[in-house]
Amino acid sequence: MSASAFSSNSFARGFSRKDVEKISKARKAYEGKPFVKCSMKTTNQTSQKTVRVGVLGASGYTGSEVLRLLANHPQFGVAVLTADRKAGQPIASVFPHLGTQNLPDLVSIKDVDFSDVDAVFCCLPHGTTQEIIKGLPKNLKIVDLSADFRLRDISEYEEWYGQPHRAPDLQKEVVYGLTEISREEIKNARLVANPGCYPTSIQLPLAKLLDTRNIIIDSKSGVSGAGRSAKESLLFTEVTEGIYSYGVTRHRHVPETEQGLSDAAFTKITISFTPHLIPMTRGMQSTIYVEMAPGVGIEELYQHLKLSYEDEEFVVLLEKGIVPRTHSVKGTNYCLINVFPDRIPGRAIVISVIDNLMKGASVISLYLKINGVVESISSLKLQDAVTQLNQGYILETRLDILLSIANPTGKGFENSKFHLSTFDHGSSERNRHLDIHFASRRASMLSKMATSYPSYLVSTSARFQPLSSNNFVRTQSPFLQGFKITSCFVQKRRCSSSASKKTEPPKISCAMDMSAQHSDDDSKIKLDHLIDKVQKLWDSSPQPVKNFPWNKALENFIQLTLNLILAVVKYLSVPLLAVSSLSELSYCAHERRLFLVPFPVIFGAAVAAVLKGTALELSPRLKNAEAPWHLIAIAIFFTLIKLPGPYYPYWGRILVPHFANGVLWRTLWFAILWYRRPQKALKMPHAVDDRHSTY
Ligand SMILES: NC(=O)C1=CN([C@@H]2O[C@H](COP(=O)(O)OP(=O)(O)OC[C@H]3O[C@@H](n4cnc5c(N)ncnc54)[C@H](OP(=O)(O)O)[C@@H]3O)[C@@H](O)[C@H]2O)C=CC1
Ligand SMILES: CC(=O)N[C@@H](CCC(=O)OP(=O)(O)O)C(=O)O
Repeated sequence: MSASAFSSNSFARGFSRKDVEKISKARKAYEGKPFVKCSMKTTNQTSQKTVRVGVLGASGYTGSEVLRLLANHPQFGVAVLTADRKAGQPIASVFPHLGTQNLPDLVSIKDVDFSDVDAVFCCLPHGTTQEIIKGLPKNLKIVDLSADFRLRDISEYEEWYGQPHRAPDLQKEVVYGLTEISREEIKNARLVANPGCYPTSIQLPLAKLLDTRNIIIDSKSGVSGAGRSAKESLLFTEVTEGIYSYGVTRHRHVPETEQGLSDAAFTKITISFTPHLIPMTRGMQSTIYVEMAPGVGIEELYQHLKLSYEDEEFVVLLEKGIVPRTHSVKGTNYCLINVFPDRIPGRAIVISVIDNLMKGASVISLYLKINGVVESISSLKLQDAVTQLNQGYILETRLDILLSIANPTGKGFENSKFHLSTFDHGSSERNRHLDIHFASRRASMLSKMATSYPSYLVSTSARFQPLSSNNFVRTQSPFLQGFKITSCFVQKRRCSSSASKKTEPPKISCAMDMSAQHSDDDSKIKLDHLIDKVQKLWDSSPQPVKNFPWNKALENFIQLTLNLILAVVKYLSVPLLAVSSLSELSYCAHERRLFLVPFPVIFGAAVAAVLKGTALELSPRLKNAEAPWHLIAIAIFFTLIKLPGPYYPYWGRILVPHFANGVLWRTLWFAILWYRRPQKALKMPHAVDDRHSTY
């Protein structure tokens, strides 16, 4: 991006000239690093973006998720969308919720000019993709969501998929893209085969538990896993109110999973696997039964997983005993895992859950991570944003965002961790950690960049944020962010943070439709953040709301509340005082001290008169006040003295309540006189000389 283009972009984002100068200065440090110029004119969407993306199969479920994630991405612009039966239609007619994005129309793949495209996501049915990818220009970065390139062994592919491999030459350069396992290879790959959803949910836990054997896997998937095209077995009537196994003994994900596990274990691993279709839209659970190696117990499995994934944002080992649920990951990029001891000695039960359309379609996960930077930004590891696309693009992209956000504040990088461990512009930059504090402008930047597009298949998206000391589920409302809600995640990061020796555990969040807020103190909402939110809410309020006389309304509210309190005091004071006085008298009678009572009562009455007189002398305005505030204050004070009566020592119990009663009865009398005073005198101050008023 040229300096001028950068500046205009920055101004478009709302920075001042000073901000932009600072950002440009900081960018000089990265001059000469890979950067892609973009002069796309296809749509407004792409005109200012550095990486031009094509989504092949954009009218399908995974295609629509990719579009959603790219929606507000600052650097990735959508240049091409394809479909098969729906080619020629605008995207809004296929996915109305994406209609406001100004996306190109759906076209047939054969009509696409790929010279204006840097990278493609192939969200096409398996069996079609090899042929299509073979025909794409060689300079394109390709992320294939289908199963066409996942099996390294071509004969195995042909055996399990029942058709000849149509691009065996390409197969050699493919990297199997399970990010947590093959991050380094993925970085340099041109063609990445993304894992299937079942293999993802199985490999993430098992690839780290290499000594396990006798593996039996029972997996369940939501119906969106089967794609959007019509099939009899996917009709509502077939799927609802029931569950069925399919691919029994021979599901095509078996060889893929065995390949991944064998690679990780450096030995041949076999599995028993049965998938099930259950009546939910999205989500996937794998319940895995394993035999542990001799001498290995459940605690070792747990600790091993904990260590393996403590630095991963999106693979979360839950607190011991907490059962992962698909609800928790719906619409998110998380894989939640836990291990449990089986009743049979030596065996363990491993449970993992993912959203098949998000983590289950891992490329999307990667984009979520990129969006994760944008959305959560308080702390994340850049290495997870280094993905199937050109490493340079993404790194520069992230730096753009960071510099843009960090510099306008002019402040130092104080609190948040930015873990830049795979920064790749020279080895000296490796494993560098930047502490970045994003101050006030962060929120507005983030809300601009976070995707605001809902998923076609999710109406709400929960987000949860593993933080250093506390962890909480977040709701859509920015005003509820920061308030803790009890959840099974609450304890999780605490345990993993205690095991972390390198840095604080990453502070990240993952969700689609949120602007971000971040407090360095997990348990508090920062005041300036709250003020910022309130200001934004006010700014976005409609004019009638702004014109409403809020101050007057507040005054009325306070007045009404005071009137209410006065009414309560007025009507309840006499009966309450009478009842309590009787009770105190009866105590004195019981103690045979009744004869003493008149002395404190008379003394109290005298004190009341003195207090009232003193108050009026100090503030003559009290005479004409709307309520007898001095009398109310005396009454409250002596009620408080009277209340702990039973707890006083013996003589205190006998004398203090009656003294207080004396004050209170006399004060009550003054109050009655005050209310019965001539009203005219209040309205005509000169008519009555009230300097000597006795009220
Ligand atoms: N659904 C899931 O949970 C996951 C799916 N995957 C894999 O991702 C890929 C896409 O899945 P999903 O989005 O669910 O599938 P869908 O059936 O929902 O979408 C398929 C897309 O491909 C297009 N298409 C179909 N046939 C052809 C063809 N012959 N030539 C060109 N385009 C074609 C369709 O266009 P049109 O609508 O016009 O027919 C549609 O856009 C699949 O390979 C799937 O196995 C991977 C992980 C998870
Ligand atoms: C419910 C359902 O039908 N699921 C699909 C798997 C979806 C998936 O992720 O598989 P690929 O990416 O390998 O296509 C199936 O069992 O074939």
